[in-house]
This record gives sequence, C-alpha cells and structure tokens, in this order.
Amino acid sequence: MIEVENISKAYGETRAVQDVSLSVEAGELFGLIGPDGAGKTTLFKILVTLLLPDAGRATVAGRDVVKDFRALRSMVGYMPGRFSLYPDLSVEENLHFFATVFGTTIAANYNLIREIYVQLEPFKNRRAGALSGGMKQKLALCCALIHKPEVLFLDEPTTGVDAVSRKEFWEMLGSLKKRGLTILVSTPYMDEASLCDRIALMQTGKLLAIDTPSGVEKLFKKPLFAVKANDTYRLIQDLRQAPFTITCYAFGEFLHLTTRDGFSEQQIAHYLAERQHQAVEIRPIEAGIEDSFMDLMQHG
Ligand SMILES: Nc1ncnc2c1ncn2[C@@H]1O[C@H](COP(=O)(O)OP(=O)(O)OP(=O)(O)O)[C@@H](O)[C@H]1O
Repeated sequence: MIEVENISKAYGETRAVQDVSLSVEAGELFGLIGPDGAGKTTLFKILVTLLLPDAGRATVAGRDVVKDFRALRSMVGYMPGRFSLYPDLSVEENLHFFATVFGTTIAANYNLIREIYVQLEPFKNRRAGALSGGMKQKLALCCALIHKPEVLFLDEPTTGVDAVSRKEFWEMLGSLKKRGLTILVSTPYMDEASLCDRIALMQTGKLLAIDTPSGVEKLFKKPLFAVKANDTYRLIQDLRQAPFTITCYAFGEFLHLTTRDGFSEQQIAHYLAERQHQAVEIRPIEAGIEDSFMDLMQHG
C-alpha cells in the first residue's frame, strides 16, 4: 500500500531524510518512531504530496507521490502535527470545511467518523480553539477521515495529549484498522510502539530498524538487569562507573543496566555492597521495546 524507495530530502545542510526505504502492507497499522528532528514530518509530507523528495521514489495506493499527486490527495487522509484545525471555526464548521474541500458532505461519510464524532457532538458549536487537547485531536482525526481516504497519515497525533486521551486515541486507531484502513502513524513515545503491527525506528534522517514490536525486542542481545536501591541517584552514578557497565538508564522505579558478557548478578551485588548501597535488588530481565530502541539509537 505504501512503497518508499531510497527517499532523501535535505534542507540546505540538514539531511532531514537519508535514503529511507520501507513498505507498508494494506490494512497495516505502521508506526514511525523517533525523537524530535528525526525526519518523521519530512517523510510524511513527502508521502502526502506536500513536499518533493530530492531523490528516490514512493508510491501510496499504487500512485506515485510526485507524478500522481493530484489523484493521491483525495486518497490519503493527513493529520499534521500542528495547525490542522481552524481555531475560529466551530467543531461542526471545521468538519464541514474539510468535507467541502474534498467535494463531499459530512452525511455521506458519517459512518466512518460516527464512533469518534459522537464524543464531539455535545460541543459541536464550540470554537475549535476552545477545545481541550484530546478533543482537538479527535476533531482533527474526523477531519482527516471525512473524505473516506484509503490511507491515513497521522503525524504525532498524541503529542501534548493527556494519558487517557492517548489511550482512547489508540483504541480509535484499532477500530479504524478493523475497517480496513491502512494507517501510518508517527510518535516520539516509545510505549506506543507496541500498539502497532510493525514499526520503523528513525533517528537523524535514517531508519535504524523495521520489524514487529516483538522482533524489535529480540534485536537486543546483551545481558540486561533491573536494579534498585534506596539511593537511586548514587546508584546510577556508581553503576555508570562500574567496569561491567555498558549503559545504565532509569526506567520507572528501577534502573536498567546493560553489562558486558560474563558478569553475574553476584558480581554486581558485590560491587554495590562495597559502595554501601542499601536495600539492593538485582534481577536479570528480558529487553522491552524501549531497551532495544535506546540501544539502537546509541549504537546504530
Ligand atoms: N523547512 C525547514 N527548513 C530547514 N530545516 C528544516 C525544515 N523542516 C525541518 N527541518 C529540519 O529537518 C530535520 C528533520 O525535521 P522533521 O520535522 O522532519 O523531524 P521530526 O522527526 O518530524 O521532528 P519534529 O517532532 O520536531 O517535527 C530537523 O533537523 C529540522 O530542524
């Protein structure tokens, strides 16, 4: 459904997207994960025909993003990261506006947005600018869907939205996927990666990995331990200086410690006991998606 072949785009000296290739199957919920500035927005804009690539080619629903841009625009739904709504228009007026631009009506495609729009209906006369973050995001999604696209591009739809709305949003994506829509979604939140069928990890314009969430977890090959003690600040300082440590990061109440091969739990415990750490807990753990990402981002 989406084929990207060696796409590159630079802004002057900044190589925003570098030789990126990926393909997304019809009906897939595909996540593009990466920190700010990774090049996600640039890649999205190329795929929705708003920006020309410097090199490479891409097709969406069988249409070339450069040559067939006119036909493609009515086949894709795009929810940009910012500024997609008209703040002075009401909820209903925004939706009506987007429907009209695509030569359709709210009524014609209401079926596709009903589940989401019912939550907005009580506020349909409110200015979009006066909605909460979560409500704005739902309205922007309705606006991106109102012309019944085949492929949906959502650029950081959950950035700046509260945790409950984020969860609801992913549930909505799940039900849109069930209706057969192909969805490409970008996010800087690694915990959202596990909700996708497949993910691509992007950093400074390059793709570091493309796989299923469990496939990405399996890319992590080093010994990994969860470690805790009563003084977390001192613990992280000491572990980072330890001869066995490769990396040590805070993950909730535990630290995740990656070690060189051949070091045991007992050696770590001994090292911490020598430094008078109290209430020490150490256990080997399986890598999660975030561990894999941190490792890939550090070592490429
Ligand atoms: N119009 C532009 N002119 C110059 N540089 C740009 C322009 N747009 C983006 N960049 C730069 O290109 C790189 C990739 O930006 P892009 O917006 O594609 O990344 P992103 O992953 O979407 O991050 P963000 O979450 O910040 O939007 C960044 O270094 C950014 O500063």
